[in-house]
Amino acid sequence: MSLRFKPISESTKANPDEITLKKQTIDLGNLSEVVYIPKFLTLDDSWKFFDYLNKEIPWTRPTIRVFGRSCLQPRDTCYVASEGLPKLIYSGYEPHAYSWDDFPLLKDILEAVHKALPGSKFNSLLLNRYKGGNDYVGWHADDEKLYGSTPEIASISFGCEREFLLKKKLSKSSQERRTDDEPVSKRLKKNNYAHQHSFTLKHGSMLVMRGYTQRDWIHSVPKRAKAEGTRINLTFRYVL
Ligand SMILES: O=C(O)CCC(=O)C(=O)O
Ligand SMILES: [Fe+2]
Repeated sequence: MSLRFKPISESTKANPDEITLKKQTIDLGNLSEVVYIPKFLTLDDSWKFFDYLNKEIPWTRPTIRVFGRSCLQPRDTCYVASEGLPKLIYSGYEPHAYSWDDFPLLKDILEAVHKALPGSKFNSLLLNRYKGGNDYVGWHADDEKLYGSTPEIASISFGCEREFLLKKKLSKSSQERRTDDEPVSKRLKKNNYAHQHSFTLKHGSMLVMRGYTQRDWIHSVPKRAKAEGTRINLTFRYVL
């Protein structure tokens, strides 16, 4: 199967020089790829968006189900989607889908994302707000069926910088592969950490996951005792 990655446009109005100069592309292997653009939006625009989103979005902190247990989601959330799409359900929770028309600035950000990623299309947006270092998102993949087998996810961050981690799922074959005579526990640990990437997601940055990243990798934003400020993250997705 051939799978082509679309280029990041150099003509976007978002922050064209910075996009061209500072774009990092990380080939994760097996047709998975991450692109990171630290200064996707200008500082001025980024603060304007942060203040607007912090104030105007109807944030909620829902009860979700994880491993059969109910718990408070460790961050605030909101969901925006185009009309007529199948419902999103994750961790037993079905967020209300707000309309793009309710939040004009979100349409501006969506437009900047579409310009930067020609050929890509997004019709839904999951927003997260981390109100300090105790808020987090645990290890997961965004592999819900409604996104298809190779979803592209464009993630924009505002406010407090936080660490975003990616690690390879432990596949059966990697667990079974014997490279030496070490005990299984040691081999697994080695495999766990051999394929890990870390990004400090800056205010106004964009990170794109594409290809088979959701099938083969998991990601998280762990707790950070020293992170005191609020962080807002937008993940643009395409629902089939
Ligand atoms: O906050 C982030 O950077 C990631 C959020 C995330 O992984 C998600 O909403 O699925
Ligand atoms: Fe995610």
